[in-house]
Amino acid sequence: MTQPNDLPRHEHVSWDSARRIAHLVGRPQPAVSRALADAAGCVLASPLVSPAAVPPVDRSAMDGYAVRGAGPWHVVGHVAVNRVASVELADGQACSITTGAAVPAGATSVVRDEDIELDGSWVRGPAEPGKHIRRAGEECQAGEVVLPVGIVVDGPVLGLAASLGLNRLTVIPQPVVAALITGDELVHQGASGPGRVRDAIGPMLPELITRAGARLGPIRHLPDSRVALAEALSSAADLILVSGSSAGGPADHLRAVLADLGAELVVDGVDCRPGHPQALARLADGRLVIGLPGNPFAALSAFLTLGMAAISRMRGLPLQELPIASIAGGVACHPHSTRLVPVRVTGQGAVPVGHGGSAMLRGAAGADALAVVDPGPAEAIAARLLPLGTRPWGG
Ligand SMILES: Nc1nc2c(c(=O)[nH]1)N[C@H]1C(S)=C(S)[C@@H](COP(=O)(O)OP(=O)(O)OC[C@H]3O[C@@H](n4cnc5c(N)ncnc54)[C@H](O)[C@@H]3O)O[C@H]1N2
Ligand code: MOO
Repeated sequence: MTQPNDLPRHEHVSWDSARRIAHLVGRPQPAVSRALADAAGCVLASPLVSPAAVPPVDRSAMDGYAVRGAGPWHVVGHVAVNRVASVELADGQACSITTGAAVPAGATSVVRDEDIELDGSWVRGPAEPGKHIRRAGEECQAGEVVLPVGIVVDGPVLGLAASLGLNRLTVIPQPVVAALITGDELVHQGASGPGRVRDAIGPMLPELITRAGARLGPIRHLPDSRVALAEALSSAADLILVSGSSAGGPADHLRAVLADLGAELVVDGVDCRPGHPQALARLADGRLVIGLPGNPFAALSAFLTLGMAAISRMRGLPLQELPIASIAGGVACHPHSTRLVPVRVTGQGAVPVGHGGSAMLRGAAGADALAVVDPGPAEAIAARLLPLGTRPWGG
């Protein structure tokens, strides 16, 4: 088998090393300029700098009256949010005004409608200098950095960018992640039976890939064929996940194909349960390949280990730090492997939910997180948590 050329090959590394190596090997995409509508999920590659003061003028924070001085005030006009006041207020004058409208020159405060007493064209009410006026530049000044590099562009970031007057952002684009699901035994409709196994990994991966912040490439189903796998690895994707070909059985061609292609096998097995046959390789053109074990929970564990770490780096993000929680009742350690154990996160700590065998997804599907149980001689009473799914913890 071809050995890696410029990278050391890591055989059966620890779970933590595997994540760190995958994060190191991922290459952030080159920064690009994107229209706001196409930038969600990307990561800021330049700080977000406001080109102008926001708000650009003093604005009313309430529907009411812009007034000058102490009341009563004579109402001399109206200013709506889509209009510019033509009057300048003199002492004792007011203008009715809507929320967000530019306050007329000379105004010293705004009095809310509900605090106003109306008397023909006169109004009176409690005026406090500066009250209910959003000052020009109170959110930011022209040229001010409002967000640093490395922020994920989400809804609020896009809204903020628009409110600063920006049309485009400089971002690291999302990597494209594709998947090849291998296995002659796999079927895609109906139940498993003798000689047939319902594909659980193909349906699982798209949501995991998009939640990891990558763009979903094609998910293809392949027979257990060395030629088909070699051909399919030419897919246009930054990272290709290959399931069901990671062990050393007669139908497991991934390592042989990677060797044929002159790929660098960077991680060759990880000391974790489940998911120990997972692998990470770099193709000659820099694209990454991750071998996900065929057992579905093992595939999920591998995606959350090597896959998440590589995708984070490709997006320009740091390796996620994992929170620590106590484990209700403790959980048995494996003597030399990290265990990944499905848990619900409750007020009493993380509670193992069972059904965490490598071929079953029942535990993970009902869990909030996987407890990362470090190897040891006895029981762990605390563990780091790898978040799973979108359910809020403690819900
Ligand atoms: N002699 C050894 N045999 C195995 C070892 C080992 O170390 N020595 N490791 C076992 C472990 S652990 C795992 S995990 C699997 C990994 O095998 P592969 O990645 O090569 O996958 P397969 O052998 O094709 O499949 C394993 C198992 O998973 C089922 N499978 C595969 N793909 C899917 C899918 N898309 N959806 C649902 N189920 C799937 C497949 O039918 C097999 O039952 O190797 C062990 N063996
Ligand atoms: O480690 Mo396998 O990956 O347990 O099922």
